[in-house]
Amino acid sequence: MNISLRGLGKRFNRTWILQDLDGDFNAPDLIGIAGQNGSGKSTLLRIIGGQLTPSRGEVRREYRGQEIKVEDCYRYLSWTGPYLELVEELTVQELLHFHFALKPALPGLDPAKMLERLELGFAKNRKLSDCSSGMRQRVLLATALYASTPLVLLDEPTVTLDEKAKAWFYAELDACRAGRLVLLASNDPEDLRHCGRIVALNSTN
Ligand SMILES: Nc1ncnc2c1ncn2[C@@H]1O[C@H](COP(=O)(O)OP(=O)(O)OP(=O)(O)O)[C@@H](O)[C@H]1O
Repeated sequence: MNISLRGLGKRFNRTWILQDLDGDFNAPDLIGIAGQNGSGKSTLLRIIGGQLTPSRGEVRREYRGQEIKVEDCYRYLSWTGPYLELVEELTVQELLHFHFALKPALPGLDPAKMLERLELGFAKNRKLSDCSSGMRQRVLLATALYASTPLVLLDEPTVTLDEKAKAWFYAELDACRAGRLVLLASNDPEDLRHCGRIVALNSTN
């Protein structure tokens, strides 16, 4: 997976959030997107993921030499972010079955094995509405990390995780990122230390 940004800009109403952004992100890599609150980290991930259109410039996505059209992006990427919601009425186990019925999992992984890797076997029959925020975040991370996609977008992946859960996440990230392009947006220095390269966004407002 290769992503290239050329002269990328995004404004909401009259306010420019991102301006004149150029960059090339090529798999395999784990790239941190850093910047203070409001600098546009989530906005950039949403543009790369095809959820938002740039106001200026272009984003090009290529996989195995073929350009990916924006409407086909969803097939190639998995992501997690604070704005994504889980179906709270489902149990942990049901959510994993539902998600991975729609999206292929990494080779050798099925929902039963995922529950083990998530260390959430004890809560498999618990509704997500009854799980703690850290448990829900781990399930969300699983839906991104364990999906067989060449692009992974992780927005604030450790925001509700305690130290033990963070260590779990970094280990799973290492185990699941071979060959993939992972973009990780965060303000947490510990998250960014795990990244091979950091792209720092400047606040434009
Ligand atoms: N749909 C929208 N309409 C208007 N303004 C928006 C919209 N989405 C985002 N913004 C604004 O764009 C700016 C960048 O937001 P964004 O969420 O990308 O920042 P961020 O770097 O991810 O911030 P944080 O670290 O707080 O998560 C903010 O000022 C935000 O209020």
